Amino acid sequence: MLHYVTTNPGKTREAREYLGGEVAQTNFDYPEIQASELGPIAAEGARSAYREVGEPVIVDDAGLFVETLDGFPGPYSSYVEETLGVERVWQIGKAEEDRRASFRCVIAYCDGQPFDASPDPVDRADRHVAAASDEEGEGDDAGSLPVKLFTGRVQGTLVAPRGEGGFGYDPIFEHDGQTLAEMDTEAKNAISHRGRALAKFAEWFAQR
Ligand SMILES: O=P(O)(O)OP(=O)(O)OP(=O)(O)OC[C@H]1O[C@@H](n2cnc3c(O)ncnc32)[C@H](O)[C@@H]1O
Repeated sequence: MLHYVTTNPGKTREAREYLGGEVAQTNFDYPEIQASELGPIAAEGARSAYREVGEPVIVDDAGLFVETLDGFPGPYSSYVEETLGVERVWQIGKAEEDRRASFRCVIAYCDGQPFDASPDPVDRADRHVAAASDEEGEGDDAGSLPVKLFTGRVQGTLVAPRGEGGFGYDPIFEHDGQTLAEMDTEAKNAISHRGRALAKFAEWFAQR
């Protein structure tokens, strides 16, 4: 069984569209390392989750990156949502003329086994992220568990909160005239950071 290890039911709802009944939500709050990139956070999370669960796991680290604020809140999105809250992040963004932002997601898979090298260009891009995480000291030691990373990103604009769907920062992030909170799960997945990362993961996982 594949476990989506997360405390966030919104993430599993989105993952089910790609992985159906193949995925269980496993509610384990793995320790999140502090890093300036999502890749190493997701990779280390997947290793901790695999050690805990003992079966194949995916973990997903995501965040909102506001361009003119140098990517704030980025990897600190969860902390900032809990402390400032989404409405105040909008107030900060509102003061800026340039309100471009992106959502990014990195899915990390670990089943305790090493991965075959693959010539697929998507995989090459992901390996680059994995290598970057290793350079930062997240996985080069002899005993570290291999992790495979899948990335996704969507560009948009910060707007005043609208919509009841989705979760987290969805109400203040607009893509193509709609906030992600105004989209249903299928429509959000079709364009979202997580949808893109999940599509890459699901394709690779089905071929294993
Ligand atoms: O770590 P887990 O347990 O998976 O759950 P989490 O909600 O803390 O997950 P993240 O650390 O990946 O999330 C970082 C923050 O970004 C927000 N976030 C993540 N994905 C999002 C999405 O698709 N739309 C809106 N906000 C999102 C989320 O609400 C958090 O505040």
